[in-house]
Amino acid sequence: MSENIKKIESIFKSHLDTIHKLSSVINNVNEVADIIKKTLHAGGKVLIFGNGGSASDSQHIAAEIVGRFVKERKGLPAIALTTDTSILTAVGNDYGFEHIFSRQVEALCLKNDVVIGISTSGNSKNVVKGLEKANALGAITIGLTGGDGGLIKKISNHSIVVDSNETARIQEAHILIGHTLCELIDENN
Ligand SMILES: O=C(CO)[C@@H](O)[C@H](O)[C@H](O)[C@H](O)COP(=O)(O)O
Ligand SMILES: [Zn+2]
Repeated sequence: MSENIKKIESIFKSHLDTIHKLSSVINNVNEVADIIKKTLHAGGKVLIFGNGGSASDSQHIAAEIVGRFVKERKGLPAIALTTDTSILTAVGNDYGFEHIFSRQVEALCLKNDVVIGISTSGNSKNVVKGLEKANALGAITIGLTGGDGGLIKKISNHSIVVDSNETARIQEAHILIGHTLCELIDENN
């Protein structure tokens, strides 16, 4: 067997192992889905953010809430705080990169909103600060993390921690969790 084939098998196996371990977070996913559904029913919105692949995940999940996942339903309010390059560069340039999400939370978050921070390490400063600002404003905070959950697990009202230390595997589990949340949100709207 070539080295590449072995490598591919090992990556696939590590992905499947990570996905299997998600059985330990089923209750957390259910709880978070309920919180998001209640928030949307009550007229609140979802704010969501992260860096790199987690920025993409934020946009992907927001798109599915505003558009639709599978079921035909009305559009629901969700904003990824990772998309406006004018805001990201102005706030990053004037205040510092660690403030790019917290400033937008300050500007957009109401106390009946849900704020989701995605970070595989659980420790990215800009995500931590965004969630801290949301806590200060009285919103419900949710951390979607990996490893030991990091600081984000400690400061969030609710968290879902993927049991892996590999960034890519954690991200793959995050988007499965994101899709699961979207399917549950679809059902009740
Ligand atoms: O997509 C990947 C790796 O798969 C990268 O872009 C990754 O998201 C970036 O390195 C992030 O800055 C990592 O941040 P975090 O997940 O620790 O918060
Ligand atoms: Zn990636």
